[in-house]
Amino acid sequence: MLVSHPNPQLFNHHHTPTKLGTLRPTNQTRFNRWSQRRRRRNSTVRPQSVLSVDDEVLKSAIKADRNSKNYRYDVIVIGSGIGGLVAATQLAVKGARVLVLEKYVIPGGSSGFYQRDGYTFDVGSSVMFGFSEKGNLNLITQALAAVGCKMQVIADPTTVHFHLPRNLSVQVHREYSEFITELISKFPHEKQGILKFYGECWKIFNALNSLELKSLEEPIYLFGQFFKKPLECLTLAYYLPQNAGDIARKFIKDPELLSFIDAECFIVSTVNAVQTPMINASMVLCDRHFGGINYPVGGVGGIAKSLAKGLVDQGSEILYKANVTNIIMEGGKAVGVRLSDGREFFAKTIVSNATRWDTFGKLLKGEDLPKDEQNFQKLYVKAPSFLSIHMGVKAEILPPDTDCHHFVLEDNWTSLEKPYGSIFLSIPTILDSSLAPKGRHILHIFTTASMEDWKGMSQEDYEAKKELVAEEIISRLEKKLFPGLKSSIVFKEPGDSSIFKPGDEFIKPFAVLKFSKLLVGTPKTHKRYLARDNGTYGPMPRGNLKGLLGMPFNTTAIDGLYCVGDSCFPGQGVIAVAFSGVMCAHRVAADIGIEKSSPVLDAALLRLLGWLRTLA
Ligand SMILES: NC(=O)c1ccc[n+]([C@@H]2O[C@H](COP(=O)([O-])OP(=O)(O)OC[C@H]3O[C@@H](n4cnc5c(N)ncnc54)[C@H](O)[C@@H]3O)[C@@H](O)[C@H]2O)c1
Ligand SMILES: CC(C)=CCC/C(C)=C/C=C/C(C)=C/C=C/C(C)=C/C=C/C=C(C)/C=C/C=C(C)/C=C/C=C(\C)CCC=C(C)C
Repeated sequence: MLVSHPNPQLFNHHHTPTKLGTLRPTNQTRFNRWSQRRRRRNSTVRPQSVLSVDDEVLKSAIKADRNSKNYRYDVIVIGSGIGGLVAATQLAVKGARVLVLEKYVIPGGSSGFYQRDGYTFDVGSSVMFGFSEKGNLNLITQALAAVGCKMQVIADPTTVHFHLPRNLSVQVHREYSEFITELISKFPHEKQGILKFYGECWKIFNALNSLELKSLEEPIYLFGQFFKKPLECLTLAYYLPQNAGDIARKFIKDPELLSFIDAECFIVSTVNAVQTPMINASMVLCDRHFGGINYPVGGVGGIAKSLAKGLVDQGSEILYKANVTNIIMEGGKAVGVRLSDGREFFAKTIVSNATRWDTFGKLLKGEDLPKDEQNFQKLYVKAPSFLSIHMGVKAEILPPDTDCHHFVLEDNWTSLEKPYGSIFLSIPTILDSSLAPKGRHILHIFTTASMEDWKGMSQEDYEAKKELVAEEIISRLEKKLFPGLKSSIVFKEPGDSSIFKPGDEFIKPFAVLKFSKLLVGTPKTHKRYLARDNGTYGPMPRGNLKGLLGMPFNTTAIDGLYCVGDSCFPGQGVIAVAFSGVMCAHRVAADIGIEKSSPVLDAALLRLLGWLRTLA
């Protein structure tokens, strides 16, 4: 039932968040100021009758407002990573009023960017799946198109060039036949095994690619898909609890080839093939050939910028420098959020793009950890964080035809999953030279590293260690790939912070002001500036789980609270979190009544999925 406000004038104008995070004074501001005053007062015991008449009127107006569900926003999204932005834009397009609250000064989280001295650096991944014009799995293209955006992309001819022990070198060509021919030429005795394993991946990919992708937690859609595409759905259901390494072992015996498949999986899941869900492996091992890897002109950061703009164009809002510290609960339901500066916002539903560890460990204060989350934490651990180095080099150091992305594991397969064991290298300027000054290339180097290794040090020791570790990693690349690399580094820090422009403060931690040529980020940096517990790259299975069976979807045990991002099905990866955004938006839209839903079927499906997770 809609209840009108007892004093409508109080609610005629609202807070209008601006992109810079400042607020024009509005009714919501008054509301927030009032609730701050109320909290201050409530800290001392105060009889009800002491409230002024004005307070009483405002209080009952707010109560009526909440009861009437007449919130200014349908959905608040905490965080503007790709997961959060996709959920937000999809909801906005469906007609929901959305407010995204982002801690930093730009959108994107780990898919953000920063600019310095003529260079544009991607904070995280430069390998973009799901960015083609083909099929149903081009979720990045679709997410942008939903809000009327299209980005120009550059086709990457090689997804990754592997440099592996015993000088095994494999280029993953865009053309599937070229890649398979190259792999078979390295392992001719395993020709049949190779064809069967990758063939199995294609079976799954084709099934995935034939579905319309929406929330697997929404029964009308899910049963509809089973009805329309029974074979494809049964194929996916069959592979849901399986891992890539087990399937590879059915067809392949050569230990070196199995290790290669471990490396193929490790670069997208941070674990070996035996722990990588077969559906996820199939998605990435095939999409790189189906739609191909495509790099957005101007850098990966453009994706988040476009989505944020698209969101605002749809009439929704995004507020930067908005650090959510609490999810506000009322009567067991998530109804709003509080920021570190005391501002409060309320909505029908709250979606958290913070990790599940951060959401339940930090934002939901004083709540017991729900059983489902205990189960998630029992099944999944935080993957390590990473150490990243951004630098500019003279272009001539790279041999002609150098590939854009490299994975280096020099001597020993057993180092694959160890901290600093392997090195990822992206050179996005191979594809888009506009990202660096003329005659220069960007090298973005990263390797796994854990928080334990960087904690409890003095600032001086911390800086010295950064320098030492970066130096070692660059030496390894110099030895393996680019002789003379060190002397070709040209990116120079001016040595003081005067170069930071207003709004650039988020990049400071990436700088090592004493280290003159590199920007180094450690797990501490990633924890602090990506707001991810221990700077984690995402969840990874604690042991050998049954494929994707244990991965939670978007709903949570808390009424009105949803999660989105890499600690939700299907896990790590920009395309994976985009899918989680699509699923989340669909489930939320059904729950707030802007998409079809059936409460009876909902309850049954959610119970079934909860039970399936316990089998993982
Ligand atoms: N090296 C790589 O290749 C690479 C690097 C980074 C990320 N990625 C991919 O991106 C995925 C992560 O995407 P995602 O969408 O799940 O998350 P994300 O970590 O990219 O974004 C989360 C956003 O939420 C914001 N946030 C968190 N807590 C907040 C709070 N309390 N208040 C306000 N804002 C808050 C953060 O500032 C961040 O912008 C990773 O799994 C990974 O696969 C790849
Ligand atoms: C019972 C039930 C529920 C059901 C039944 C059945 C069905 C229907 C099912 C369905 C399913 C589905 C739909 C699923 C889906 C899935 C998906 C989409 C997935 C996806 C995934 C993705 C991924 C995982 C991705 C990832 C990626 C990544 C991570 C990337 C990364 C990158 C990097 C790191 C880079 C590298 C670099 C260098 C080398 C330099």
